Formats: sequence, structure tokens, C-alpha cells
Amino acid sequence: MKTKNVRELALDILLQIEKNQAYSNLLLNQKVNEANLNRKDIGLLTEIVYGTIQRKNTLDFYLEPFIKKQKKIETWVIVLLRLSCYQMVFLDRVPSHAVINEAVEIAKKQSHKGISGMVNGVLRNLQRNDLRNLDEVTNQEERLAIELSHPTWLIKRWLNQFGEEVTREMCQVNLKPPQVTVRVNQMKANVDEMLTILSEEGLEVERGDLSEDAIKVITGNVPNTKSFQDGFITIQDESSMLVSRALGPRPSEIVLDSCAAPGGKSTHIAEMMEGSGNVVSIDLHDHKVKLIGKAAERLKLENIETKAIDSRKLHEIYEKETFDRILIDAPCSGFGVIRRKPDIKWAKKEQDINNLASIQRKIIDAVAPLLKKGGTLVYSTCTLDKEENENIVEAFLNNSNEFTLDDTLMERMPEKLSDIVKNNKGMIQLLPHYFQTDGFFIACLKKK
Ligand SMILES: C[S@@+](CC[C@H](N)C(=O)[O-])C[C@H]1O[C@@H](n2cnc3c(N)ncnc32)[C@H](O)[C@@H]1O
Repeated sequence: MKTKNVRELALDILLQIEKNQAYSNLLLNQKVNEANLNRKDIGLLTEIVYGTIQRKNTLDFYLEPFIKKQKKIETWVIVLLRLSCYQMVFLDRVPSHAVINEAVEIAKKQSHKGISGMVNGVLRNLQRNDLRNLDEVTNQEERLAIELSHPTWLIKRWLNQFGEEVTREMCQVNLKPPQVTVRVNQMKANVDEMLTILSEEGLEVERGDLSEDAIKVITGNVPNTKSFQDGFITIQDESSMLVSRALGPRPSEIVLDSCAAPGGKSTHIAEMMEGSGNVVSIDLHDHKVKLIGKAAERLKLENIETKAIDSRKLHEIYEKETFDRILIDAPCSGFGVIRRKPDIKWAKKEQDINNLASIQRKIIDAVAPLLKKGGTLVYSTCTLDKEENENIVEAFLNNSNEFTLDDTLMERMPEKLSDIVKNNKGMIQLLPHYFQTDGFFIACLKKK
């Protein structure tokens, strides 16, 4: 079989994502491994795939005048036009005529002459004409949705909850490539030692901005390092590291992680407990539970026990007041991680927020009785919407006289955070533009 070039691979990946058959990050990794590309091509492929998904609304706005007269255009042709338009408008390393020639060649391979002629015509028109002006769009929400390439319904919600300035900043951050960070396994080394070791392994690294265990990786492939393979580090975003800090586990405790896969926080908790006590890591899906086991094995952590169970049923399995601490890192809409998984913003629908909120509410109700008196419960999500965050916690508190918000939460958080984050006593909403991290919500509750 003839090997495919970067743009053909990009078309395959984008088409599968468009048909909702795959997640961008997983599919990209899989294709990169299969195609055996060099570093430069991996960079270009990543940039085209992510950029085209991120800017989809804007690209469609630019293309629309040139394709509106066409009868029915097949999805693959739209995707090919989009990825070509992305390169012509947003990348300056490839000249437009080369982008057009490549697109025409791909269209010829895939179909008959009429289609390649149409692709050629549309892209040449795009090249010859000035880009369409956004002022044509008078509705503020629709204009922002096109300019910042997010769905209009999401823009509306964010404008309501955060106002225009913050909405703009969050959307801008979502159009940038994500930062890679690693968490140092403090049982094996400290951050200073790891900065030296990782540099010696050829990575360009810096101390993290926010979390005390974090190192930023500027360049280099983390999974290929000996440090990663030997369990000295784990890939994790800095804001995600703060969740286990909020929980504050201590050696020898019994901790429940009720939505644990792939194990980023369970392994952090187990490290903070210095390998002692017991972390009970639950996830709904058996195949995902296996990932927690794999991570624990790599980190040589023996204090993690994994089980595939629906957390909404945990109260039927465990006795009341079994655990010293409980983490609910709930399934959520993921709008805090759009930089990492840009397809999320197109795949998720507004109704999903209500459905997720109902699951979140059931999980918190089911696991709260399992916490010992005086124990700590952390509810977290990697999303930004009130309905999945504050509203869940407030509704739970309104129904329970056993729990209160923990107003000592900020004492366990980095000092930098108190300057920026509005601390609603025991609740923190970390927005992605504050420190260029993932967006996270963390609420810390105490059982009386
Ligand atoms: C945000 S992710 C957890 C990430 C994890 N805490 C980490 O740090 O690596 C949410 C997880 O909840 C799981 N999940 C969804 N519904 C669940 C349920 N009813 N019971 C248990 N786990 C559930 C999903 O499979 C998903 O792995």
C-alpha cells in the first residue's frame, strides 16, 4: 500500500472526527504511530488537524461565498477545503499555490475530474479575493462565534456567565496549542532533581507556574524518556494537580476516587500517601479501569485498588462512613480542556450539560454517605459551566445538613491563585486563561 502524505492523513483524521467516530487526540496519536512520520511531518500534521478543528467556524465563514452555489458537496470535499483554507489563512510556512496543488491532487485521487476542478476553483477564488469581513455579521453572539470559532450556544452561555471580556480571553486561549506538563513523583525525586535529569535526557524543561510538583515541557517526547518509563513523572496538567492537593490525603488513610480513570489523580493521591494506606479507584468502564492499573504499575504504586463499578451504586456496596476522603472528579462536558481536545466544542450539545448534571448529582448523592465524620470530599470537573459546578454543589448542600464548604481550601492552594481566583469559600473556578492551564472547578466539602 502506498504511504499517505501529511495532508492525506490530515483529511482521513478530520473526516473521522467530523463523523463523530473518534477523538482528535487519540486518533492523531494512532495515525502518527502507524505512519512512521518524521518530527517535522508530525508537527505539520498536528498543526493542520488541530488548527482546522479549532478554527472550523471561521474557515466555513471564509469559504461560504465560494461554495454556496454548489449543489450538494460531499463531506470529504468540505473537509479538504477547510484544511486547505486553514493553511492558506493561518499558516505562513506553505505558499498558497502549493496548498492548492496538493488539494487538487488529493481530490483527483479520491474522485472524478469535476470535483478536483471545483476544489481548484474554490481555493483559487479564496486566494484571489480579500478575506470576507466579519462586520457583515451584526448579531454580537454570532459574530463572536465566527471570529473566535466556538458554537453560538456556548458563546451565549459564556457571555451570560462570564461577560464578554472573559469569554473572549477563554476562546483565544482555546485556539492555542496546549502546554505539556509533568508531575514529579515526590516519592522518588524532587522538582529540582527532575529538572536536571530531564534536561540530561534531552528535554527542554522549566519549573511549573502553578503547582509545586509541576514541570513544563517545552520540547521533547515525554513517554520516550527513561524518567517516564521508570515512574519518576506523569503527564498531567497543572490545574489537575491541584485537585489532589485540595483533597489533602495523608499516609495510611483510606481514600475513595469515585471516577478515577485513567488514574491521573488516583496516582497523585497514592504518591502523596507515600505508598501507604489504600486508594480505592472506581470507574464505570472496565477498559478504562485497566488504564489506572497500568499507570499504578509504571509508578510502582501498590496502594491502589481498582474496580469497575457505577459510582451511583457505591452506597449499595460500601458501608456508610468507610472513607477518610472522597474524590469525585466527575464526568463532565470538558469545556476546560478545549485546547487539548478541540473537537469537544463541536461534538457536545447544550442538552449534554443537563444530562451530565443529572449524573453528577446522582454520584455525589450516592458517595457522600460513605465519608467518615470529619472527612473531606472534593468535587471537581474540567469544565466551566455553572450548571455542572457551583449549582451541583449548592443543590447538594441545600439537601444535606451534614456537609459544609471547607473554607481552609485556599491554604492548600498555591499563593498565586488567591490573587486571581474568586474564592467562594470552599469553591474555586480556575479559568484556562489565568495561567494557560486547563480550566478546572474544585469544591471542597467537610462532613460535620
Ligand atoms: C474526568 S474523568 C476522570 C479523570 C481521572 N480522575 C483522572 O484524573 O485521570 C471522569 C471519569 O468518570 C467515569 N465515569 C462516568 N460515569 C461514571 C459512573 N457513573 N461511575 C463511575 N465512573 C464514571 C468516566 O469513565 C471517566 O473516566
